[in-house]
Amino acid sequence: MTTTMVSLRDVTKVFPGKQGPVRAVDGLSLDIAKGEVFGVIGYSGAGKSTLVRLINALELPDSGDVVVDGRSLTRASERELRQARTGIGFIFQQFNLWRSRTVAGNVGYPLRVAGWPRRRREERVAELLDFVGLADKARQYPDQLSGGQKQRVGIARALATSPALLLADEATSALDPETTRDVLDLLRRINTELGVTIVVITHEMSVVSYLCDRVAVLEGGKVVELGDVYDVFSTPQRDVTRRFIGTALHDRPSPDVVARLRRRHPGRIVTVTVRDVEGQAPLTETFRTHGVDASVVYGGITEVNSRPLGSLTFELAGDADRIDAVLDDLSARSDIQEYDGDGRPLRRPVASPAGVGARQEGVR
Ligand SMILES: Nc1ncnc2c1ncn2[C@@H]1O[C@H](COP(=O)(O)OP(=O)(O)OP(=O)(O)O)[C@@H](O)[C@H]1O
Repeated sequence: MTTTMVSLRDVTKVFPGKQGPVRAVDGLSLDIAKGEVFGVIGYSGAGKSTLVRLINALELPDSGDVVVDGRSLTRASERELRQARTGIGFIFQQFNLWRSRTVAGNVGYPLRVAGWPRRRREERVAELLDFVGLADKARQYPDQLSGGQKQRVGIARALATSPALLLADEATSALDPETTRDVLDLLRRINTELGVTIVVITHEMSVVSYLCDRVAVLEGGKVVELGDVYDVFSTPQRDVTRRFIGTALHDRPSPDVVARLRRRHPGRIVTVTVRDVEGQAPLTETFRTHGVDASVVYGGITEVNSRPLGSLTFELAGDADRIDAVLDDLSARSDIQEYDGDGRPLRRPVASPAGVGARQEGVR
């Protein structure tokens, strides 16, 4: 039995565009293991939706191979493709529910198509609505539900035929943050309790941080970074990944903010990256050990895969030699950035922080 749920090998998909052919997916190779929650993150036009449509065989590649649960989709007959699609659940940003059908009617629809008898269908629908917390809404219509409830109906419908793989394409992008959290918790339960492999397509780093085990960063139809979510976000190698982190964290002071900090704080100003590295002394303890006074003047820390990540900006006061010593100490394990009297970044000799370059997984 294969342990790989989705395998893409050198897959290319080209569309005709106004300015010539567009390589929506460009020589992409990727393996998604059974049982994992895998995130695909990228800006608009990166090729995320095309990738999803290749995985559920709504598009066929121009070259390369797509294998889902051991079955090659590129060499399959139309009948085999239909069969493969029933093993894949799909949830959408706009829910795609039938307004004229009740909640139960929406959830039971795939079972009706699959020819389930009415009694079994009703039992299964009741079980699914119970699982997603909507047992009391069976007879309501989608228009009577909130966005989060609609997405739960969409999820129950996607799970109806017990797929081994669930594709969630921007499934929370239309929801507010609190509802997003509820839907992500439900997806997590689907993964842990039902053992369903989940592929989450999103442009929101927070969704990946909260839910996914591994992430691929897509740009120009290619995977430009790939690995454990914490590793990718804590030691980003590419600009596009750094931009995602910046949009989610807002932890690093902009030049304007540094200039304001400079005016307010006479001491030396330094930004220190916060990473979860085992066995490392807390920052405050390091400052204390060196006899340096440090006050936080800016910063932000979030959780990525339940581990802290972010940066803090300190004003440091005390003896100059001691401050230099603590910065040397810190630069061996973190990224640090000091600013000059006008608030411009100062260059320091670059040390190799712990964890940087330690990522094993290659990007093809
Ligand atoms: N059916 C199509 N015909 C022509 N061009 C297409 C088609 N589908 C996608 N493209 C082009 O391929 C590229 C990748 O599109 P895709 O929709 O996969 O990106 P995306 O990352 O999902 O973007 P978004 O987040 O905006 O949906 C874009 O340049 C897009 O214009």
